[in-house]
Amino acid sequence: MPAPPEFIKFIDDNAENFINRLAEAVAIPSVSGDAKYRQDVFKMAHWLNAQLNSYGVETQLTDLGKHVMDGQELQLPPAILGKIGNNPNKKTVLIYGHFDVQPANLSDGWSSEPFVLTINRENGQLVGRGSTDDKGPILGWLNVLQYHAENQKDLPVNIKFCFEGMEETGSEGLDDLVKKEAQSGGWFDGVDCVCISDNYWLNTRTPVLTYGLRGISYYKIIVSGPSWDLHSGSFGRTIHEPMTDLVILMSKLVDTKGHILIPGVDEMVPSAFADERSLYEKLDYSIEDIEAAAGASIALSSDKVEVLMGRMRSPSLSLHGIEGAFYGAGGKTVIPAKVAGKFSIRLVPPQTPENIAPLVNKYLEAEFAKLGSKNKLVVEEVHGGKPWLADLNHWNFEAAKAATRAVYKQEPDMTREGGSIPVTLTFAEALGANVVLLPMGRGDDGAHSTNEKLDRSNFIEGSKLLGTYLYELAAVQGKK
Ligand SMILES: NCC(=O)N[C@@H](Cc1c[nH]cn1)C(=O)O
Ligand SMILES: [Zn+2]
Ligand SMILES: [Zn+2]
Repeated sequence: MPAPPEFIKFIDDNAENFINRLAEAVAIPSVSGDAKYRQDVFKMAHWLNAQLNSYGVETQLTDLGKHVMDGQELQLPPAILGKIGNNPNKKTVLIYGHFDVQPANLSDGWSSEPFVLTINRENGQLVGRGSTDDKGPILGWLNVLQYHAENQKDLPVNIKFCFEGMEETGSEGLDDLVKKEAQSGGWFDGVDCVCISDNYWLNTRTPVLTYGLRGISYYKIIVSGPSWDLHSGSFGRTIHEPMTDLVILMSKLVDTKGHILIPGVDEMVPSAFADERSLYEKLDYSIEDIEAAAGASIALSSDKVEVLMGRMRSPSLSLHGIEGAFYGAGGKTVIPAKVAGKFSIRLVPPQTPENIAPLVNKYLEAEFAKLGSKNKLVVEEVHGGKPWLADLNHWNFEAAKAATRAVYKQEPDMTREGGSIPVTLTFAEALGANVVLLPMGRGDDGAHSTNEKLDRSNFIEGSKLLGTYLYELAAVQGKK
């Protein structure tokens, strides 16, 4: 069942209003990983909740309790559970998205204020933090709801929503909520399938459907020694320096070709099966695509399959930063007293945060012991999420494929994503339902980066895609 032509026209006719709404959402700096923005994450939850209510979605703001972040106890932002439609003859889809964003400061190298949506009329780019990750896609669903509400049209399927405000910081509290609401009589009772729009095409031209995500284990290694920062002239070569120890430890985690140096981690992953390369060979992707998205000619290999396998079916370890280190302008001659190095490992099956942790701890402790340092080492696992793989022959994927063909007149590529959405596996397991990832944005959107953008055409065509998917879902042969 194709989407009605009036729906497609409505999306086109209202494009400017939709962009204005995206600007409103981007203007709320809902950064979940920084305590000083916590009130804004709440504000964003209430903004989104009001939008959903205005289109007839019944909602419940669910308190997820408290957590400790950087030594501070904070209230977690609420999850928004929503539902619209209750027709037993229709399928029920659960839609997930997140309304929190990664940190962003103009001084990181943005060309415009990150929390002001800047519209480039020449190339159609909508630049702002959260534009593609994940406010644009969430607003895509609102655009679909708006058409049905304003035109008194019934939705083709029943919809349940689950929107959270902690995805970028480990989805704290959400797993337990999903497991509870998946039970008989719970909010998610009766869900037939799940759709998440929170990842990206591989390139800038070919839509994709995604059937896999890497998991994540995020670590902090804290090295401390002196009771306060010291003068490097007075104390240099007289004490064990925490930063020296930390930098040596961090240099032992990964090599320049991306191999993980923690014994047992890379080895846990089975080698590619005989014909596996052909899966990657046929994806519309080139070394130029990754280098254009990275803004430099720095791919680890000139073999596209190797690069794709590195992103999709291998684990990776990235070093993110050092807290407590001197980083300002000028030449401050200080020995920092306490430094915390941050790194994460992206996980693929059969790796999990639980089976990786002993390997990480044992290795770091052994390497630290080799330094003969009198400083103190603490290894902290900050948050984690398991990897996920779906059955891509499911009717949920058929519906997403049909929608892609209808809107983009193209066959989507089938991809595994290098990033992580920790709750995906929980949905699949707790609900026993198939999950499809149906991204809106392009591979060069710069999620988590400076100058994050969503192309206007991806926002508008992507809104059509999400709505069309609902109609195809209603029509596809499957459960119900
Ligand atoms: N769009 C999904 C996404 O960006 N997910 C984050 C999740 C995460 C986990 N820890 C911190 N963030 C990702 O980095 O993959
Ligand atoms: Zn996201
Ligand atoms: Zn993200």
